[in-house]
Amino acid sequence: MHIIETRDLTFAYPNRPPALSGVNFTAGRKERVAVIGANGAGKSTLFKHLNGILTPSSGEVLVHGESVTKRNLREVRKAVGLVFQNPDDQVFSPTVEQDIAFGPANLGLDEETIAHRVESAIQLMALEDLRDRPPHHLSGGEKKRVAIAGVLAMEPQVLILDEPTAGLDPQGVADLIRFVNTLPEAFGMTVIFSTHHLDLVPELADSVYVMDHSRVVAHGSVPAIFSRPDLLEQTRLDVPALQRLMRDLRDVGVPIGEGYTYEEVREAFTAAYRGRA
Ligand SMILES: Nc1ncnc2c1ncn2[C@@H]1O[C@H](COP(=O)(O)OP(=O)(O)OP(=O)(O)O)[C@@H](O)[C@H]1O
Repeated sequence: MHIIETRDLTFAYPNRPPALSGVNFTAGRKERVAVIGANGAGKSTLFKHLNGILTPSSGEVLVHGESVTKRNLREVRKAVGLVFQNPDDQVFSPTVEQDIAFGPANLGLDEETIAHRVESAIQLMALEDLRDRPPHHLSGGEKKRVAIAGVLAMEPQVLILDEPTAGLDPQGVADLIRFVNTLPEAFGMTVIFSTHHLDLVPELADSVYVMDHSRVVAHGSVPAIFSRPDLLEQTRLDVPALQRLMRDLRDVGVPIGEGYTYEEVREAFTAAYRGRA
């Protein structure tokens, strides 16, 4: 059984054409799933359905095989945590520490458990120095880390990150990649994220959904999706620079093998160089 699934999910905002049309989406336990697509493709709208913020016009969302309804919304929100694209929509308490405690307190946990979870989240997101600061006075990247910590403190089984690297500096991006990649093994978490930085996808995902104009137009492994530059270009997405370089070199006869993550590409280049020497 998939931990989260949508079946024929269709949704339109009032007086607007559909933002989601017949979307079938699944994610398994501990899976890392990327959702990519140009501006307005429907990624955020899909994410808001996965934890019941939006209700489908038709079709359904299932969590642990159970259809999401008003009745089980509380359980769904506990299982599926969503970090919004804009952290200003998510951070509002007087201090960072109180902000992170808000979610676990809402789950009705006891004081000791809340304090423990807040402490863990502060450490995981390296927020020790910011804990007493008002979140609305933090930089965009700092706010993003607070928003992620607040959702982590709820210990969801599924963590959804809408554009997690937007606004982060290069070190912040590298830290986030390392951190997110520990979540499936360390906490059994499923991670679903969207990004416009396609070079991050191989580093962070097992499978990829491509959305275009409210629809899922492709779904597959990183190699299956990234070996289709026509698909990426048609959907107004950029083929990552490393993939373009490998393709161009192959076109002129350089025998370079497959590779998607930075490490894989480095190995492919090294092997090609050794083969030549
Ligand atoms: N609150 C809203 N009211 C009306 N229309 C909306 C609302 N939010 C989004 N839309 C529309 O729904 C469609 C899908 O938007 P959505 O935010 O899901 O796209 P996205 O893929 O997340 O885009 P981006 O990459 O820009 O974040 C767009 O046409 C958008 O204009």
